[in-house]
Amino acid sequence: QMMFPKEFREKYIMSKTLGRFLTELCSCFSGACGEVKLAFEKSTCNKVAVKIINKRKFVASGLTDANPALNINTEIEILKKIDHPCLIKIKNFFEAEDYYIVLELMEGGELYDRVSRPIKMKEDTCKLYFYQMLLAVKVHNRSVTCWGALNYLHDNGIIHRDLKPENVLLSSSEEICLIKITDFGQSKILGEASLMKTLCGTPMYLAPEVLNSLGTAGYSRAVDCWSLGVILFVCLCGYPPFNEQNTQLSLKDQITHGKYTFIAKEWKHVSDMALDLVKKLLVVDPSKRLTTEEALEHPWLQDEDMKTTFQQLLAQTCTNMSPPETSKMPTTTRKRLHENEEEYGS
Ligand SMILES: N=C(N)N/N=C1\CCCc2cc(NC(=O)c3cc4cccc([N+](=O)[O-])c4[nH]3)ccc21
Repeated sequence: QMMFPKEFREKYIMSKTLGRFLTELCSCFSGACGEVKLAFEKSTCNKVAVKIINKRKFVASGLTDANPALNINTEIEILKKIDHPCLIKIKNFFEAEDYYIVLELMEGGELYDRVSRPIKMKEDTCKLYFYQMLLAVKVHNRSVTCWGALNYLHDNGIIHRDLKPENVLLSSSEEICLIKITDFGQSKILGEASLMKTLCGTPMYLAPEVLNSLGTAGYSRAVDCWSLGVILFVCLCGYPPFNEQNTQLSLKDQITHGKYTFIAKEWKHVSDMALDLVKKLLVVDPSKRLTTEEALEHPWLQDEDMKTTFQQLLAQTCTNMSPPETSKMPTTTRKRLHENEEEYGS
C-alpha cells in the first residue's frame, strides 16, 4: 500500500486506480512511471485525479537524461504556469518518497482507449479533438512567449516532444467533449537567443554540429506537428501509420523515409481533405511540414459547426469553473537549467 504524505492525507481521500494501470507499469521502462488514482478533496468533496510518479523506479531504471528530479520540477513549473482549456491544469503538488500531482478529473480517460476500440471514431469527432490539440500546442507555444510570468524564457516556446494518444485526455465519456494534453515530462524549453548570440562572434572555436544545425534551427517545435499527424492518422483510420508489423521496412526506416502504411479500405469513408492534412503533417523535412498555425488554416478545419461546438463546450465549463487556487501551491525551490539552452541538430 502506497504511503501518502501526511499533508496529502489531510487534504485528500484516496480511491481507486483510474485508466490502464498495467500499461502504466509497463511504461515504467519509458521512464514515465506511475499511475493515476481517483481522490476526493476533503474541503470541497470534489473528485480529483492524482498522478503518482514513482521516484525510485524512475532512478532505478537508470532512465531519463540528467536528473529526473530536475525534469519533474521543470515540468511542475510548466504545469503551474500554462493556463489553456486544452492543457491539463494542476491543482496541487506534493513531493515525498514519490511525486503526487493533483489534477482536474478527466472522466473520459485517455484518447488511447478511444482509438483502440474496434469501432472507428466519426470523422467529425476526430476533427473536434484535433482542432483542440492544435489550439493547445499552438497557444502553448505562443502563450509561453506572450505570457508575462513566463517572459523570462526570452520569448521562447515550450515543445511537448511526447504527444501521443495516451497523453490526450478526454473530459467526459461523451463523444463530443473537450480534450486536454498532459505529460510534459519530455518537454523542452527552447531558446533562440543563445544560438543568435553564438553567431555574433567568430566561429573559430565553434563545433561543426552548431554550424550544421543552422539549417534546422528553430524547427524543433515541428516535432509536435509530426506527432499530431500520427495521432490524426490513427484517429481517422484506426491503425497506426508506422508499425513493427510491417515487414518490408524497419519502424525506423518507415518513419525516417515517411513511408506510412495506407490500407485503402480503412480510408474509404475518410474525406480527401482529412487525408490531405495528414499527408502535409507527415512530411519528413521539418521545414516543409505544416506548422500548427498552417494546419489551423487547412480546409478540413474550416468547419464553423465544429468550432461552435467547441465554444459551447467551453462555455459549459466556465459555468461550473472553480477559481484556481494556484497561489497557495508550494513553489518548487530547485534551480532550473538555463532556460535558453538550445539543442543542436535535434
Ligand atoms: N510522466 C510525467 N513526467 N508527467 N505526466 C503527467 C504529469 C501531469 C499530470 C499527468 C496526468 C496524466 N493522466 C491523467 O491525469 C489521467 C489519466 C486517466 C485515465 C482515466 C481516467 C482519468 N481521470 O478520470 O482523470 C485519467 N486522468 C498522465 C500523466 C501526467
